[in-house]
Amino acid sequence: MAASTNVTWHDLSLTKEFRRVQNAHHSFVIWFTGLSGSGKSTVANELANRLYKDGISNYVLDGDNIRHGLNNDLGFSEEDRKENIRRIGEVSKLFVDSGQVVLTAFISPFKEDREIVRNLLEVDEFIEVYVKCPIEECENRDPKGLYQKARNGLIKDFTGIDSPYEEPENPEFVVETDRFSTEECVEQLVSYLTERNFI
Ligand SMILES: Nc1ncnc2c1ncn2[C@@H]1O[C@H](COP(=O)(O)OS(=O)(=O)O)[C@@H](OP(=O)(O)O)[C@H]1O
Ligand SMILES: Nc1ncnc2c1ncn2[C@@H]1O[C@H](COP(=O)(O)OP(=O)(O)O)[C@@H](O)[C@H]1O
Repeated sequence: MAASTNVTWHDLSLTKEFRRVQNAHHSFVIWFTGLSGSGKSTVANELANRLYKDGISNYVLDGDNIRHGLNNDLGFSEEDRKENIRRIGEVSKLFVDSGQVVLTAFISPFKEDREIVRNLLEVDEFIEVYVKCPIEECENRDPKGLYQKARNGLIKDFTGIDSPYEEPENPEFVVETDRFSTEECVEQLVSYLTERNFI
């Protein structure tokens, strides 16, 4: 039996529209996707700081952190990654409902799972950002030494080595972290968000 059987949805009188008016800004998800070491966390954190300074209420959901708590029961099989992204999609939707901007930094390697999250949200609530960086450069950076471990057979199912990464086909935005500095990537994103009246 599905968990939702015999459960009734309650509409809340304090809607996200009221919260957006109070916050004086739109609420939406900036969904960063890319290989390990591509720069998702770095760019998301810098953008969060920038939005905060501009008075925009926001929160970063980061793969490593979420896997310490909410998702500490999940590993890196295809099934677990799918469940990881499903839960984060739902959590992101709650943040949007609360009137905040949420920045997510998950590898989210599968197109289908990213599309599921996109479809959970309204069209003006989901911005997919492909953090593009060649795997050679990610491996060269190897900020956590994980590529080295994967090459030595100490980690299996590592994205880009022995687990796939499906590149976004039509992301709303691409940042190329091997060509531009973190600051430049953040400026490019701020321009995108401003031009389209997200902020
Ligand atoms: N097998 C394997 N493959 C990829 N990544 C691994 C793996 N094992 C551990 N790690 C560390 O976990 C971080 C990725 O977690 P995510 O929740 O973003 O992954 S996923 O979206 O469910 O694919 C990832 O963080 P980032 O480097 O920030 O991407 C790694 O630090
Ligand atoms: N333009 C850039 N944007 C983001 N990170 C960059 C950039 N150039 C170099 N880096 C470096 O690349 C690494 C990216 O690591 P991280 O942000 O943890 O990636 P991810 O979250 O995708 O695993 C960091 O050491 C960061 O300093």
